[in-house]
Amino acid sequence: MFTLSKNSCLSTTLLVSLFVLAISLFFTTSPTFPHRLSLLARQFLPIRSISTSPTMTTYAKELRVAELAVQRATLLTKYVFHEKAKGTLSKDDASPVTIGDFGAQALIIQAIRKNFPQDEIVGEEEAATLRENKELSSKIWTLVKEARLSDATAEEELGGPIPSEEDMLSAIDAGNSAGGAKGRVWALDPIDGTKGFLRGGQYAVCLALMVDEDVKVGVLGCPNLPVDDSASLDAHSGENQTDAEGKGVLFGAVQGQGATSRPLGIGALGKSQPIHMKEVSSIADATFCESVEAAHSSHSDQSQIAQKLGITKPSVRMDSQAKYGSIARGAGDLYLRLPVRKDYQEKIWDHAAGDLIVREAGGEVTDAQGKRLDFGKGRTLRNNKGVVAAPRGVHAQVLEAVKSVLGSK
Ligand SMILES: Nc1ncnc2c1ncn2[C@@H]1O[C@H](COP(=O)(O)OS(=O)(=O)O)[C@@H](OP(=O)(O)O)[C@H]1O
Ligand SMILES: [Mg+2]
Ligand SMILES: [Mg+2]
Ligand SMILES: [Mg+2]
Repeated sequence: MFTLSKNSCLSTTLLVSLFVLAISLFFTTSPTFPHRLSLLARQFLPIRSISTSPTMTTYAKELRVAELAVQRATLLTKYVFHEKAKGTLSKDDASPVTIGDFGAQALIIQAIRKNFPQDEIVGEEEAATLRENKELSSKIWTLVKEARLSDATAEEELGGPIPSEEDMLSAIDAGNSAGGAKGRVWALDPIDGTKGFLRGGQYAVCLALMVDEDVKVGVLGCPNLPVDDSASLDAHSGENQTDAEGKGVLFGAVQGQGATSRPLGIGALGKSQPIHMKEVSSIADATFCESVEAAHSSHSDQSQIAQKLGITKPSVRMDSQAKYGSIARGAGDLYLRLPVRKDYQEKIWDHAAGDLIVREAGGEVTDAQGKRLDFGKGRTLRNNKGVVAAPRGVHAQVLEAVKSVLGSK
C-alpha cells in the first residue's frame, strides 16, 4: 500500500503553499486583475451589491445607470420622432433644438443626480429659453412626466420620475458644468444629430463618464439603427429611417472591459453581446462613414483621402455618433471627420461615448494629427482638430493619408 511519510507530507504541504502563493501573486499583480474580478463579480453577485470603491472600481453601477437612463430617454425621443410638431427652436449658433433634446436631457440628468449626486455634468442644452417660453416648457413637461421604463425595478434604480416642472428645468440646467481634467464628469448629448432627427435620419442619445479626463464609461442609444450587428449600413444611412421592429440598439463600453451591443428596449435591459471592429485586410475594400452635413466635415478632403487609400466604394453618410457605433460593430470600417471651419471646436458630448466604444471594440481614435482626443480641456475638444477612427491595424495607414491630403492644402 502507498503511504506518505511525515517528511513527504511536510514537503507536499510546502509545495502546495508555494503553488497557491504563486497563483495569487500572478492574479493580484496582473493589470487585468480588476477586470477579471469584475467579470467574476458580475457572474456571482447581484449588480447593485458590487462595490465601486475608488481604488478598484468596475464602473458596473455607472454603466447600468447610464444604459437604463439612455434607454428611458429614447422612449421620449422616439415619441417626438413620430410627432409632426417637434417644438423646434433655433439656438444662438443657428443649430436646432427640439422638445426631444430638452426632455431627454432632463430625464438623464435626473437619473445621474439621483445616483451620483457629487458628479459634474456637461450637457449640451440649457433651460433659459424654456423659462421664458412657458408653453414649450409645459409641452415638454407633459412628455417628461410620462416617460418611464416599463420595468418597475429598473425605473426604481434610476431614482424614479422627475417630481415637478420646476425640477425638470433645474435638471436641464444642471448640465452646465465647465468640465475639466479633474474628478468625475459626465458628458451628455441628449440628441446627437438633431438635424438628422428632424429629417428622419440617424440620431443618438449619448452619455459618457470621464474620471480625471479619461473616458471610463460610454453609452449610445440609437433608435433607428438595426439591432442586428451585421446588417448592412447602406440601408440605414440617409433619410426615411424608422424605429420599426428590428430597430434600436444600445451600445455600451467600460474602459478595459470591451464594448457591447444590446437591443434598445422599453424596460429591463436586453441581453448584451460583445462587439468588435472588422479586421480590414485590404484598406481599398474599407467602407468609410462621414457626416451628412457638409458643413460639419469636409466631404471633399474625405473623398481625396479615400482615393489615396484606393477606396472606390461610395462613403456612407450618416448623422450622429451612430457612425462610431456602426464602425465599432464592424458594419462599417472608418469614420473620418475633417474640419471645414478652422475656428470650430468639437464638443466633448459629440465624441466621448463613441471614442471609448470604438477603442474598446479594437479601434484607434485620434485627431487629424494623430493625437488622442483630449476630454480634459472643458466643454470642447480645443486641443484637437478633426477625428480619424479606424481599426487598430490600419489606423496608421489611414492617418498617413489624412496628413498627406491636409498637408498638401
Ligand atoms: N461646424 C461644425 N463642425 C463640426 N461639427 C459641428 C458643426 N456645427 C455643429 N456641429 C456638431 O455636429 C453634430 C452632429 O454632427 P454629425 O456629423 O454627427 O451629424 S450630421 O451628419 O452632421 O448631422 C452636432 O451635434 P448636435 O447639435 O447634437 O446635433 C453639432 O454639435
Ligand atoms: Mg451632438
Ligand atoms: Mg445634441
Ligand atoms: Mg445641437
